[in-house]
Amino acid sequence: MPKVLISDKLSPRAVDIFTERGVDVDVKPGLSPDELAAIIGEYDGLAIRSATKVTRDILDAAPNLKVVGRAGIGVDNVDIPEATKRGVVVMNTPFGNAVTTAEHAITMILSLARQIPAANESTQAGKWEKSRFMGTEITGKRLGIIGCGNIGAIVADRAQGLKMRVMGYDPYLTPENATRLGIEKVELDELLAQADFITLHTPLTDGTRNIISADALNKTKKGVRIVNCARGGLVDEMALAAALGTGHVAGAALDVFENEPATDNILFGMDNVVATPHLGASTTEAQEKVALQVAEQMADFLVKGAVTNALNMASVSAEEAPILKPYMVLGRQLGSFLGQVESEGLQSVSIELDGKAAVLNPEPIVASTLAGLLGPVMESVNMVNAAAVASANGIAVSTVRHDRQCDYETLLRVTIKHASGSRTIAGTLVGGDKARIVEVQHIAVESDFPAHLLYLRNYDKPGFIGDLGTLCGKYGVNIATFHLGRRDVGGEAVALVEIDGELPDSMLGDLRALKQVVRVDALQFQQ
Ligand SMILES: NC(=O)C1=CN([C@@H]2O[C@H](COP(=O)(O)OP(=O)(O)OC[C@H]3O[C@@H](n4cnc5c(N)ncnc54)[C@H](O)[C@@H]3O)[C@@H](O)[C@H]2O)C=CC1
Ligand SMILES: O=C(O)C(=O)COP(=O)(O)O
Repeated sequence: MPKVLISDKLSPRAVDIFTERGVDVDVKPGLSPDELAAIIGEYDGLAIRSATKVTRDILDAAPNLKVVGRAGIGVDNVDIPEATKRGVVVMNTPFGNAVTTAEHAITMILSLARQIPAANESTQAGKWEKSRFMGTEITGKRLGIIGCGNIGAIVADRAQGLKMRVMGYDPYLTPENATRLGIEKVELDELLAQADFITLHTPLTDGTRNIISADALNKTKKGVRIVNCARGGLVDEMALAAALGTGHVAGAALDVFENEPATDNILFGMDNVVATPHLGASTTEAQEKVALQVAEQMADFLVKGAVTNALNMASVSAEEAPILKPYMVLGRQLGSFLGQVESEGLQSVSIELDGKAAVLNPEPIVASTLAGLLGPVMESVNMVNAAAVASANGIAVSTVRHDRQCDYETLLRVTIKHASGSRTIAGTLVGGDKARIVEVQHIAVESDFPAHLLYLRNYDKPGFIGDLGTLCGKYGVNIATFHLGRRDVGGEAVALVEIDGELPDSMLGDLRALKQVVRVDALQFQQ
Protein backbone atom coordinates (compact mmCIF):
# COMPACT_ATOMS: atom_id res chain seq x y z
CA MET A 1 0.00 0.00 0.00
CA PRO A 2 1.48 3.41 -0.93
CA LYS A 3 2.34 5.68 1.97
CA VAL A 4 1.95 9.45 2.17
CA LEU A 5 3.20 12.01 4.68
CA ILE A 6 1.21 15.18 5.34
CA SER A 7 3.83 17.63 6.63
CA ASP A 8 1.75 20.84 6.86
CA LYS A 9 -1.57 21.67 8.43
CA LEU A 10 -4.25 20.24 6.14
CA SER A 11 -7.97 19.79 6.68
CA PRO A 12 -8.64 16.30 8.14
CA ARG A 13 -10.69 15.58 4.99
CA ALA A 14 -7.37 14.74 3.32
CA VAL A 15 -6.74 11.86 5.72
CA ASP A 16 -10.22 10.43 5.05
CA ILE A 17 -9.73 10.59 1.29
CA PHE A 18 -6.29 8.95 1.39
CA THR A 19 -7.57 6.17 3.63
CA GLU A 20 -10.73 5.58 1.56
CA ARG A 21 -8.62 5.30 -1.59
CA GLY A 22 -6.14 2.77 -0.26
CA VAL A 23 -3.25 5.00 0.79
CA ASP A 24 -1.55 4.85 4.19
CA VAL A 25 -1.14 8.29 5.69
CA ASP A 26 0.89 9.89 8.48
CA VAL A 27 0.23 13.46 9.64
CA LYS A 28 3.27 15.28 11.04
CA PRO A 29 3.02 19.05 10.64
CA GLY A 30 5.80 21.34 11.84
CA LEU A 31 8.81 19.09 11.26
CA SER A 32 12.18 20.79 10.97
CA PRO A 33 14.07 20.19 7.69
CA ASP A 34 16.33 17.68 9.47
CA GLU A 35 13.38 15.84 11.01
CA LEU A 36 11.67 15.67 7.62
CA ALA A 37 14.85 14.45 5.92
CA ALA A 38 15.19 11.72 8.55
CA ILE A 39 11.79 10.16 7.77
CA ILE A 40 10.92 11.10 4.18
CA GLY A 41 12.70 7.99 2.85
CA GLU A 42 9.78 5.75 3.81
CA TYR A 43 7.12 7.69 1.86
CA ASP A 44 5.78 7.50 -1.70
CA GLY A 45 4.03 10.85 -1.45
CA LEU A 46 4.40 14.15 0.41
CA ALA A 47 1.40 16.47 0.87
CA ILE A 48 2.32 20.07 1.74
CA ARG A 49 1.21 23.70 1.92
CA SER A 50 3.66 26.61 1.93
CA ALA A 51 5.54 25.87 5.15
CA THR A 52 7.37 22.72 4.04
CA LYS A 53 10.33 23.46 1.79
CA VAL A 54 10.94 20.60 -0.62
CA THR A 55 14.60 21.28 -1.26
CA ARG A 56 17.24 19.27 -3.03
CA ASP A 57 18.39 17.90 0.37
CA ILE A 58 14.89 16.65 1.14
CA LEU A 59 14.62 15.06 -2.31
CA ASP A 60 18.04 13.44 -1.85
CA ALA A 61 16.73 11.82 1.32
CA ALA A 62 13.59 10.54 -0.46
CA PRO A 63 14.46 7.61 -2.75
CA ASN A 64 10.90 6.26 -2.72
CA LEU A 65 9.15 9.58 -3.30
CA LYS A 66 6.93 9.61 -6.40
CA VAL A 67 4.73 12.63 -5.87
CA VAL A 68 4.66 15.95 -4.05
CA GLY A 69 1.15 17.35 -3.73
CA ARG A 70 0.72 21.07 -2.93
CA ALA A 71 -2.64 21.77 -1.28
CA GLY A 72 -2.73 25.24 -2.78
CA ILE A 73 -1.34 27.14 -5.74
CA GLY A 74 2.19 28.50 -5.31
CA VAL A 75 4.96 25.93 -5.67
CA ASP A 76 7.94 28.21 -5.15
CA ASN A 77 8.69 26.17 -2.00
CA VAL A 78 9.35 23.08 -4.16
CA ASP A 79 12.54 22.65 -6.16
CA ILE A 80 10.73 21.48 -9.29
CA PRO A 81 13.81 21.02 -11.53
CA GLU A 82 15.38 18.75 -8.87
CA ALA A 83 12.11 16.86 -8.39
CA THR A 84 11.84 16.37 -12.16
CA LYS A 85 15.42 15.10 -12.37
CA ARG A 86 14.53 12.48 -9.79
CA GLY A 87 11.28 11.58 -11.53
CA VAL A 88 9.06 12.99 -8.79
CA VAL A 89 5.72 14.40 -10.00
CA VAL A 90 4.83 17.79 -8.51
CA MET A 91 1.12 18.66 -8.52
CA ASN A 92 -0.89 21.54 -7.10
CA THR A 93 -4.57 22.46 -6.78
CA PRO A 94 -4.78 25.48 -9.05
CA PHE A 95 -8.33 26.62 -8.30
CA GLY A 96 -9.36 25.51 -4.78
CA ASN A 97 -8.23 28.62 -2.91
CA ALA A 98 -8.44 31.23 -5.70
CA VAL A 99 -11.74 32.82 -4.65
CA THR A 100 -10.70 32.96 -1.00
CA THR A 101 -7.38 34.60 -1.87
CA ALA A 102 -9.07 37.11 -4.17
CA GLU A 103 -11.46 37.96 -1.32
CA HIS A 104 -8.45 38.53 0.95
CA ALA A 105 -6.98 40.96 -1.59
CA ILE A 106 -10.29 42.87 -1.75
CA THR A 107 -10.40 42.91 2.05
CA MET A 108 -6.89 44.36 2.07
CA ILE A 109 -7.88 47.09 -0.41
CA LEU A 110 -10.82 48.10 1.80
CA SER A 111 -8.76 47.83 4.99
CA LEU A 112 -6.18 50.19 3.51
CA ALA A 113 -8.77 52.61 2.16
CA ARG A 114 -10.44 52.96 5.57
CA GLN A 115 -7.45 52.10 7.83
CA ILE A 116 -9.61 49.53 9.59
CA PRO A 117 -6.84 47.74 11.54
CA ALA A 118 -5.34 50.93 13.01
CA ALA A 119 -8.78 52.44 13.68
CA ASN A 120 -9.82 49.26 15.44
CA GLU A 121 -6.74 49.22 17.65
CA SER A 122 -7.10 52.92 18.55
CA THR A 123 -10.81 52.69 19.26
CA GLN A 124 -10.44 49.64 21.49
CA ALA A 125 -7.69 51.48 23.32
CA GLY A 126 -10.35 54.09 24.21
CA LYS A 127 -8.93 56.87 22.02
CA TRP A 128 -11.87 57.76 19.73
CA GLU A 129 -9.58 59.34 17.06
CA LYS A 130 -12.31 60.20 14.55
CA SER A 131 -10.29 62.86 12.71
CA ARG A 132 -7.12 60.71 12.50
CA PHE A 133 -8.76 58.07 10.33
CA MET A 134 -9.95 60.01 7.31
CA GLY A 135 -10.39 57.42 4.55
CA THR A 136 -10.56 57.31 0.79
CA GLU A 137 -13.50 56.17 -1.34
CA ILE A 138 -12.74 53.33 -3.73
CA THR A 139 -15.61 53.96 -6.14
CA GLY A 140 -14.15 55.27 -9.38
CA LYS A 141 -10.56 54.65 -8.25
CA ARG A 142 -8.13 52.89 -10.60
CA LEU A 143 -7.07 49.41 -9.58
CA GLY A 144 -3.96 48.07 -11.29
CA ILE A 145 -3.76 44.27 -11.25
CA ILE A 146 -0.33 42.79 -11.94
CA GLY A 147 -0.95 39.18 -13.02
CA CYS A 148 -4.42 38.53 -14.40
CA GLY A 149 -4.65 34.74 -14.00
CA ASN A 150 -7.16 32.89 -11.83
CA ILE A 151 -6.92 35.11 -8.77
CA GLY A 152 -6.31 38.36 -10.65
CA ALA A 153 -9.42 37.71 -12.76
CA ILE A 154 -11.58 37.14 -9.66
CA VAL A 155 -10.17 40.29 -8.05
CA ALA A 156 -11.07 42.19 -11.24
CA ASP A 157 -14.64 40.88 -11.09
CA ARG A 158 -15.11 41.77 -7.42
CA ALA A 159 -13.47 45.19 -7.85
CA GLN A 160 -15.82 46.00 -10.72
CA GLY A 161 -18.67 45.17 -8.36
CA LEU A 162 -17.22 47.82 -6.06
CA LYS A 163 -17.19 50.23 -9.02
CA MET A 164 -13.43 50.46 -9.33
CA ARG A 165 -11.89 51.05 -12.76
CA VAL A 166 -9.72 48.01 -13.44
CA MET A 167 -6.57 47.82 -15.54
CA GLY A 168 -4.19 44.91 -15.76
CA TYR A 169 -0.64 44.11 -16.70
CA ASP A 170 0.01 40.53 -17.72
CA PRO A 171 2.11 39.68 -20.76
CA TYR A 172 0.07 36.50 -21.27
CA LEU A 173 -3.35 38.16 -21.11
CA THR A 174 -4.91 38.15 -24.59
CA PRO A 175 -6.89 41.22 -25.69
CA GLU A 176 -9.98 38.96 -25.98
CA ASN A 177 -9.65 37.76 -22.39
CA ALA A 178 -9.00 41.31 -21.19
CA THR A 179 -12.25 42.43 -22.83
CA ARG A 180 -14.15 39.43 -21.42
CA LEU A 181 -12.84 40.21 -17.92
CA GLY A 182 -13.50 43.94 -18.22
CA ILE A 183 -9.81 44.68 -17.69
CA GLU A 184 -8.08 47.46 -19.57
CA LYS A 185 -4.85 45.79 -20.73
CA VAL A 186 -1.87 48.10 -20.20
CA GLU A 187 1.91 47.95 -19.99
CA LEU A 188 3.53 47.89 -16.56
CA ASP A 189 4.76 51.49 -16.68
CA GLU A 190 1.29 52.76 -17.55
CA LEU A 191 -0.23 50.77 -14.70
CA LEU A 192 2.37 52.10 -12.28
CA ALA A 193 1.76 55.66 -13.40
CA GLN A 194 -2.03 55.56 -13.24
CA ALA A 195 -3.16 53.17 -10.50
CA ASP A 196 -4.54 54.38 -7.18
CA PHE A 197 -4.30 50.83 -5.86
CA ILE A 198 -1.92 48.15 -7.12
CA THR A 199 -2.53 44.49 -6.33
CA LEU A 200 -0.12 41.69 -7.20
CA HIS A 201 -1.22 38.26 -8.41
CA THR A 202 1.71 36.65 -10.21
CA PRO A 203 3.74 33.62 -9.18
CA LEU A 204 7.23 34.29 -7.84
CA THR A 205 9.62 33.55 -10.69
CA ASP A 206 12.89 35.01 -11.96
CA GLY A 207 10.75 37.25 -14.18
CA THR A 208 8.57 38.61 -11.37
CA ARG A 209 11.00 38.84 -8.44
CA ASN A 210 11.11 42.46 -7.23
CA ILE A 211 8.62 43.55 -9.90
CA ILE A 212 7.78 46.31 -7.39
CA SER A 213 11.35 47.61 -7.10
CA ALA A 214 12.59 51.05 -6.03
CA ASP A 215 12.57 51.99 -9.69
CA ALA A 216 8.98 50.79 -10.16
CA LEU A 217 7.87 52.65 -7.02
CA ASN A 218 9.41 55.84 -8.45
CA LYS A 219 7.05 55.50 -11.39
CA THR A 220 3.92 55.21 -9.26
CA LYS A 221 1.43 57.97 -8.57
CA LYS A 222 1.88 59.82 -5.26
CA GLY A 223 -0.57 58.39 -2.75
CA VAL A 224 -0.69 54.93 -4.34
CA ARG A 225 -1.64 51.99 -2.12
CA ILE A 226 -0.08 48.59 -2.66
CA VAL A 227 -1.52 45.17 -1.87
CA ASN A 228 0.46 41.93 -2.03
CA CYS A 229 -1.37 38.67 -1.43
CA ALA A 230 0.81 36.71 -3.87
CA ARG A 231 4.45 36.20 -2.82
CA GLY A 232 6.90 38.12 -0.67
CA GLY A 233 9.73 38.37 -3.19
CA LEU A 234 7.57 40.34 -5.62
CA VAL A 235 8.05 43.55 -3.65
CA ASP A 236 11.38 45.05 -2.61
CA GLU A 237 10.57 45.49 1.08
CA MET A 238 13.36 48.02 1.78
CA ALA A 239 12.25 50.18 -1.15
CA LEU A 240 8.62 49.95 -0.08
CA ALA A 241 9.50 50.95 3.49
CA ALA A 242 11.38 53.97 2.15
CA ALA A 243 8.47 55.01 -0.10
CA LEU A 244 6.02 54.61 2.78
CA GLY A 245 8.34 56.66 4.97
CA THR A 246 8.34 59.62 2.56
CA GLY A 247 4.57 59.36 2.14
CA HIS A 248 4.88 58.71 -1.61
CA VAL A 249 3.13 55.40 -1.01
CA ALA A 250 0.07 56.06 1.15
CA GLY A 251 -0.31 52.52 2.41
CA ALA A 252 0.62 48.90 1.89
CA ALA A 253 -1.26 45.73 2.81
CA LEU A 254 0.86 42.62 2.86
CA ASP A 255 -0.13 39.02 3.37
CA VAL A 256 3.20 37.61 2.25
CA PHE A 257 6.81 38.43 3.07
CA GLU A 258 10.25 37.84 1.72
CA ASN A 259 11.11 35.67 4.75
CA GLU A 260 8.34 33.62 6.32
CA PRO A 261 7.33 33.09 9.00
CA ALA A 262 7.85 36.86 9.24
CA THR A 263 8.31 37.56 12.91
CA ASP A 264 10.45 40.61 12.26
CA ASN A 265 10.26 42.81 9.19
CA ILE A 266 11.31 46.32 8.24
CA LEU A 267 7.67 47.15 7.42
CA PHE A 268 6.28 46.13 10.79
CA GLY A 269 5.17 48.95 13.03
CA MET A 270 4.71 51.49 10.22
CA ASP A 271 1.47 53.44 10.57
CA ASN A 272 0.23 52.81 7.09
CA VAL A 273 0.99 49.10 6.85
CA VAL A 274 -1.58 46.32 7.23
CA ALA A 275 -0.11 42.88 7.69
CA THR A 276 -1.55 39.37 7.84
CA PRO A 277 0.39 36.12 8.33
CA HIS A 278 -0.02 34.52 4.86
CA LEU A 279 -3.76 34.12 5.39
CA GLY A 280 -4.81 34.48 1.75
CA ALA A 281 -5.92 30.85 1.45
CA SER A 282 -7.00 30.42 5.05
CA THR A 283 -10.75 29.94 5.01
CA THR A 284 -12.52 26.78 6.04
CA GLU A 285 -14.04 26.47 2.57
CA ALA A 286 -10.77 26.87 0.66
CA GLN A 287 -8.86 24.55 2.99
CA GLU A 288 -11.50 21.83 2.63
CA LYS A 289 -11.35 22.15 -1.15
CA VAL A 290 -7.58 22.05 -1.50
CA ALA A 291 -7.13 19.23 1.03
CA LEU A 292 -9.76 17.09 -0.62
CA GLN A 293 -8.44 17.82 -4.09
CA VAL A 294 -4.78 17.19 -3.30
CA ALA A 295 -5.61 13.91 -1.55
CA GLU A 296 -7.75 12.77 -4.50
CA GLN A 297 -5.06 13.69 -7.01
CA MET A 298 -2.22 12.06 -5.07
CA ALA A 299 -4.20 8.89 -4.30
CA ASP A 300 -5.32 8.59 -7.94
CA PHE A 301 -1.72 8.94 -9.04
CA LEU A 302 -0.29 6.45 -6.55
CA VAL A 303 -3.06 3.89 -6.95
CA LYS A 304 -4.24 4.27 -10.57
CA GLY A 305 -1.48 6.19 -12.37
CA ALA A 306 -3.76 9.17 -13.12
CA VAL A 307 -1.93 12.49 -13.37
CA THR A 308 -3.88 15.69 -12.64
CA ASN A 309 -2.57 19.23 -12.30
CA ALA A 310 1.06 18.13 -12.49
CA LEU A 311 3.55 20.90 -13.14
CA ASN A 312 6.21 18.61 -14.58
CA MET A 313 4.26 15.95 -16.45
CA ALA A 314 1.41 15.62 -18.95
CA SER A 315 -2.04 14.97 -17.50
CA VAL A 316 -3.64 11.53 -17.58
CA SER A 317 -7.19 11.36 -16.25
CA ALA A 318 -8.38 8.54 -13.98
CA GLU A 319 -10.60 7.36 -16.89
CA GLU A 320 -7.73 7.56 -19.40
CA ALA A 321 -5.13 5.87 -17.17
CA PRO A 322 -6.39 2.27 -17.59
CA ILE A 323 -6.97 2.81 -21.33
CA LEU A 324 -3.52 4.28 -21.89
CA LYS A 325 -1.69 1.77 -19.71
CA PRO A 326 -1.22 -1.01 -22.33
CA TYR A 327 -0.04 1.54 -24.91
CA MET A 328 2.39 2.97 -22.40
CA VAL A 329 3.68 -0.54 -21.65
CA LEU A 330 4.05 -1.24 -25.39
CA GLY A 331 5.96 2.05 -25.82
CA ARG A 332 8.18 1.28 -22.83
CA GLN A 333 9.02 -2.22 -24.10
CA LEU A 334 9.72 -1.05 -27.68
CA GLY A 335 11.89 1.77 -26.29
CA SER A 336 13.65 -0.66 -23.99
CA PHE A 337 14.39 -3.02 -26.92
CA LEU A 338 16.12 -0.23 -28.88
CA GLY A 339 17.80 1.24 -25.78
CA GLN A 340 19.37 -2.13 -24.95
CA VAL A 341 20.54 -2.70 -28.53
CA GLU A 342 21.89 0.79 -29.19
CA SER A 343 22.85 2.79 -26.16
CA GLU A 344 25.47 5.16 -27.53
CA GLY A 345 25.36 8.35 -29.54
CA LEU A 346 21.56 8.71 -29.67
CA GLN A 347 20.68 11.70 -31.82
CA SER A 348 16.96 11.48 -32.36
CA VAL A 349 13.91 9.37 -31.69
CA SER A 350 10.70 9.33 -33.65
CA ILE A 351 7.55 7.75 -32.28
CA GLU A 352 4.80 6.98 -34.78
CA LEU A 353 1.29 6.10 -33.70
CA ASP A 354 -1.13 4.31 -36.02
CA GLY A 355 -4.66 2.99 -35.64
CA LYS A 356 -6.21 3.21 -32.16
CA ALA A 357 -2.99 4.58 -30.65
CA ALA A 358 -3.19 7.59 -32.96
CA VAL A 359 -6.38 8.91 -31.38
CA LEU A 360 -5.16 8.70 -27.78
CA ASN A 361 -3.40 11.34 -25.70
CA PRO A 362 0.14 10.79 -27.09
CA GLU A 363 2.17 12.45 -24.35
CA PRO A 364 2.08 9.64 -21.77
CA ILE A 365 2.83 7.06 -24.50
CA VAL A 366 5.78 9.13 -25.72
CA ALA A 367 7.04 9.72 -22.16
CA SER A 368 6.85 6.00 -21.43
CA THR A 369 8.64 5.13 -24.68
CA LEU A 370 11.43 7.59 -23.89
CA ALA A 371 11.72 6.21 -20.36
CA GLY A 372 12.08 2.69 -21.84
CA LEU A 373 14.63 3.88 -24.39
CA LEU A 374 16.82 5.88 -22.00
CA GLY A 375 16.39 3.60 -18.97
CA PRO A 376 19.07 1.08 -20.01
CA VAL A 377 21.68 3.85 -20.31
CA MET A 378 20.77 6.50 -17.78
CA GLU A 379 19.97 6.05 -14.15
CA SER A 380 16.67 7.13 -12.63
CA VAL A 381 14.89 7.91 -15.87
CA ASN A 382 11.13 7.63 -15.68
CA MET A 383 8.05 9.09 -17.33
CA VAL A 384 8.36 12.33 -15.41
CA ASN A 385 11.87 13.23 -16.42
CA ALA A 386 12.40 11.29 -19.69
CA ALA A 387 11.61 14.21 -22.01
CA ALA A 388 13.83 16.56 -19.96
CA VAL A 389 16.65 13.97 -19.91
CA ALA A 390 16.35 13.51 -23.71
CA SER A 391 16.47 17.25 -24.26
CA ALA A 392 19.39 17.72 -21.84
CA ASN A 393 21.29 15.09 -23.83
CA GLY A 394 20.55 16.74 -27.17
CA ILE A 395 18.23 13.95 -28.36
CA ALA A 396 15.53 15.33 -30.66
CA VAL A 397 12.13 13.76 -30.07
CA SER A 398 9.33 13.77 -32.64
CA THR A 399 5.86 12.28 -32.52
CA VAL A 400 3.73 11.45 -35.57
CA ARG A 401 0.06 10.46 -35.27
CA HIS A 402 -0.96 8.84 -38.56
CA ASP A 403 -4.46 9.13 -39.91
CA ARG A 404 -4.30 6.30 -42.44
CA GLN A 405 -5.31 2.72 -43.12
CA CYS A 406 -3.25 0.35 -40.98
CA ASP A 407 -2.84 -3.45 -41.06
CA TYR A 408 -3.06 -3.53 -37.27
CA GLU A 409 -5.70 -2.24 -34.92
CA THR A 410 -2.81 -0.41 -33.24
CA LEU A 411 0.74 0.11 -34.36
CA LEU A 412 3.50 1.90 -32.52
CA ARG A 413 6.80 2.39 -34.32
CA VAL A 414 9.94 3.69 -32.65
CA THR A 415 12.89 4.77 -34.77
CA ILE A 416 16.17 6.01 -33.41
CA LYS A 417 19.05 7.66 -35.18
CA HIS A 418 22.46 7.27 -33.60
CA ALA A 419 26.07 8.02 -34.42
CA SER A 420 26.41 5.08 -36.83
CA GLY A 421 22.97 4.62 -38.35
CA SER A 422 19.35 4.06 -37.41
CA ARG A 423 17.17 1.36 -35.89
CA THR A 424 13.48 0.81 -35.92
CA ILE A 425 11.01 -1.48 -34.25
CA ALA A 426 7.22 -1.71 -34.37
CA GLY A 427 4.72 -3.35 -32.08
CA THR A 428 1.03 -3.85 -31.54
CA LEU A 429 -1.39 -4.88 -28.81
CA VAL A 430 -2.83 -8.36 -29.11
CA GLY A 431 -6.27 -8.80 -27.61
CA GLY A 432 -6.25 -5.07 -26.88
CA ASP A 433 -3.66 -5.15 -24.10
CA LYS A 434 -0.80 -7.57 -24.71
CA ALA A 435 2.34 -5.92 -26.11
CA ARG A 436 3.83 -7.70 -29.11
CA ILE A 437 6.71 -7.00 -31.49
CA VAL A 438 5.65 -7.20 -35.16
CA GLU A 439 8.69 -5.78 -36.97
CA VAL A 440 12.37 -5.27 -36.38
CA GLN A 441 14.36 -3.21 -38.89
CA HIS A 442 11.32 -3.39 -41.20
CA ILE A 443 11.53 -7.20 -41.19
CA ALA A 444 8.25 -8.80 -40.14
CA VAL A 445 8.82 -10.99 -37.08
CA GLU A 446 6.53 -11.54 -34.12
CA SER A 447 7.37 -11.97 -30.47
CA ASP A 448 6.16 -11.03 -27.02
CA PHE A 449 8.51 -9.16 -24.67
CA PRO A 450 9.60 -12.04 -22.43
CA ALA A 451 11.91 -11.63 -19.44
CA HIS A 452 14.85 -12.96 -21.52
CA LEU A 453 15.02 -12.54 -25.28
CA LEU A 454 17.89 -13.24 -27.65
CA TYR A 455 17.91 -10.87 -30.60
CA LEU A 456 20.00 -12.21 -33.47
CA ARG A 457 20.73 -10.59 -36.81
CA ASN A 458 21.88 -13.27 -39.23
CA TYR A 459 21.95 -14.35 -42.83
CA ASP A 460 19.21 -16.66 -44.00
CA LYS A 461 21.51 -19.65 -44.65
CA PRO A 462 20.93 -23.35 -43.91
CA GLY A 463 22.50 -24.60 -40.71
CA PHE A 464 21.89 -21.52 -38.54
CA ILE A 465 19.03 -22.99 -36.51
CA GLY A 466 20.92 -26.26 -36.01
CA ASP A 467 24.07 -24.42 -34.82
CA LEU A 468 22.01 -22.29 -32.44
CA GLY A 469 20.22 -25.37 -31.05
CA THR A 470 23.55 -27.16 -30.53
CA LEU A 471 24.96 -24.21 -28.57
CA CYS A 472 21.82 -23.99 -26.42
CA GLY A 473 22.16 -27.70 -25.67
CA LYS A 474 25.85 -27.28 -24.78
CA TYR A 475 25.13 -24.44 -22.31
CA GLY A 476 21.89 -25.92 -20.94
CA VAL A 477 19.82 -22.98 -22.19
CA ASN A 478 16.18 -23.87 -22.81
CA ILE A 479 14.41 -22.23 -25.76
CA ALA A 480 10.82 -21.28 -24.90
CA THR A 481 9.74 -19.71 -28.21
CA PHE A 482 11.50 -19.08 -31.49
CA HIS A 483 10.51 -16.50 -34.13
CA LEU A 484 12.17 -15.91 -37.48
CA GLY A 485 11.78 -13.27 -40.13
CA ARG A 486 13.76 -12.38 -43.24
CA ARG A 487 13.94 -9.60 -45.74
CA ASP A 488 14.34 -11.98 -48.70
CA VAL A 489 15.45 -15.53 -49.40
CA GLY A 490 19.08 -16.01 -48.37
CA GLY A 491 19.31 -12.36 -47.24
CA GLU A 492 19.16 -10.43 -43.97
CA ALA A 493 17.17 -12.16 -41.26
CA VAL A 494 16.10 -11.65 -37.67
CA ALA A 495 15.63 -14.25 -34.94
CA LEU A 496 13.89 -13.51 -31.65
CA VAL A 497 14.46 -16.35 -29.24
CA GLU A 498 12.81 -16.48 -25.85
CA ILE A 499 14.96 -18.35 -23.36
CA ASP A 500 14.23 -19.53 -19.84
CA GLY A 501 16.73 -17.61 -17.72
CA GLU A 502 19.79 -15.48 -18.34
CA LEU A 503 22.19 -16.24 -21.16
CA PRO A 504 25.63 -17.35 -19.90
CA ASP A 505 28.25 -14.74 -20.90
CA SER A 506 30.48 -17.34 -22.50
CA MET A 507 27.63 -18.49 -24.77
CA LEU A 508 27.27 -14.96 -26.11
CA GLY A 509 30.82 -15.15 -27.48
CA ASP A 510 30.16 -18.55 -29.10
CA LEU A 511 26.93 -17.25 -30.66
CA ARG A 512 28.73 -14.25 -32.11
CA ALA A 513 31.32 -16.57 -33.60
CA LEU A 514 28.71 -18.48 -35.65
CA LYS A 515 29.38 -17.76 -39.32
CA GLN A 516 25.80 -16.78 -40.24
CA VAL A 517 25.44 -14.40 -37.29
CA VAL A 518 25.93 -10.64 -37.71
CA ARG A 519 25.12 -9.57 -34.13
CA VAL A 520 23.57 -10.97 -30.96
CA ASP A 521 21.99 -9.06 -28.08
CA ALA A 522 20.70 -10.67 -24.91
CA LEU A 523 17.76 -8.48 -23.93
CA GLN A 524 15.75 -8.37 -20.75
CA PHE A 525 12.27 -6.94 -20.29
CA GLN A 526 10.52 -5.79 -17.17
CA GLN A 527 7.40 -7.95 -16.73
N1 LIG B 1 -1.52 34.57 -0.13
C1 LIG B 1 -1.90 33.34 -0.35
O1 LIG B 1 -2.25 32.62 0.58
C2 LIG B 1 -1.98 32.83 -1.73
C3 LIG B 1 -1.10 33.26 -2.69
N2 LIG B 1 -1.17 32.77 -3.96
C4 LIG B 1 -0.20 33.28 -4.96
O2 LIG B 1 -0.94 33.87 -6.00
C5 LIG B 1 -0.27 33.59 -7.21
C6 LIG B 1 -1.22 33.69 -8.39
O3 LIG B 1 -2.15 32.64 -8.35
P1 LIG B 1 -3.11 32.33 -9.58
O4 LIG B 1 -3.81 33.55 -10.01
O5 LIG B 1 -3.92 31.16 -9.23
O6 LIG B 1 -2.04 31.93 -10.67
P2 LIG B 1 -2.23 31.94 -12.25
O7 LIG B 1 -1.12 31.14 -12.78
O8 LIG B 1 -3.63 31.60 -12.62
O9 LIG B 1 -1.99 33.46 -12.63
C7 LIG B 1 -0.75 34.07 -12.58
C8 LIG B 1 -0.72 35.11 -13.68
O10 LIG B 1 0.50 35.83 -13.59
C9 LIG B 1 0.87 36.15 -14.91
N3 LIG B 1 2.27 36.48 -14.99
C10 LIG B 1 3.34 35.67 -15.05
N4 LIG B 1 4.46 36.38 -15.16
C11 LIG B 1 4.10 37.69 -15.13
C12 LIG B 1 4.81 38.90 -15.20
N5 LIG B 1 6.15 38.92 -15.30
N6 LIG B 1 4.12 40.06 -15.15
C13 LIG B 1 2.77 40.05 -15.06
N7 LIG B 1 2.04 38.93 -15.01
C14 LIG B 1 2.70 37.76 -15.04
C15 LIG B 1 0.51 34.91 -15.69
O11 LIG B 1 0.40 35.16 -17.07
C16 LIG B 1 -0.79 34.50 -15.06
O12 LIG B 1 -1.88 35.02 -15.79
C17 LIG B 1 0.30 32.18 -6.98
O13 LIG B 1 1.40 31.96 -7.79
C18 LIG B 1 0.65 32.20 -5.53
O14 LIG B 1 1.99 32.52 -5.39
C19 LIG B 1 -2.09 31.84 -4.31
C20 LIG B 1 -3.00 31.37 -3.40
C21 LIG B 1 -2.99 31.81 -2.02
O1 LIG C 1 -1.80 28.44 -2.40
C1 LIG C 1 -0.90 29.27 -2.25
O2 LIG C 1 -0.12 29.62 -3.15
C2 LIG C 1 -0.69 29.88 -0.94
O3 LIG C 1 0.14 30.73 -0.81
C3 LIG C 1 -1.45 29.40 0.21
O4 LIG C 1 -0.51 29.09 1.18
P1 LIG C 1 -0.88 28.18 2.45
O5 LIG C 1 -1.41 26.89 1.88
O6 LIG C 1 -1.91 28.91 3.21
O7 LIG C 1 0.39 27.99 3.19
